[in-house]
Amino acid sequence: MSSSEGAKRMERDKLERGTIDTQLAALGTWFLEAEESKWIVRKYRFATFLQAIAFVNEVAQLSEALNHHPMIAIDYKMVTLRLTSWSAGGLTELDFRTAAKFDQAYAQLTR
Ligand SMILES: C[C@H](O)[C@H](O)[C@H]1CNC2=NC(N)=NC(=O)C2=N1
Repeated sequence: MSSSEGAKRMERDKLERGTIDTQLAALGTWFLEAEESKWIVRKYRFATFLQAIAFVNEVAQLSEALNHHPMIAIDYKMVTLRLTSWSAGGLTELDFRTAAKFDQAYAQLTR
């Protein structure tokens, strides 16, 4: 197995609660949805509805590129994203890498 295949497998391994808490602290923007440690969630606020929709389109592109897809709720000018790895039955490194990408996209669209 190549080292990149090895890294991919690890990235999709289910994380322990301690690692999840460390990753959440590193992001500083996402929260555990419930105590089961299965979903992380973030609400993004925008100045306009169309800005929110532009963000959702960017999230769609990033998700396809990463082959990792969030649950998306659009509530007028607020977008809620939820991430988990259903294949692993919990949260993985990939969820946190994806969350960081979404945060970057938000920072770019709102700066
Ligand atoms: C076959 C394909 O790789 C899987 O269905 C992918 C697609 N996108 C995904 N997205 C998320 N969030 N979790 C997954 O487990 C997942 N699995």
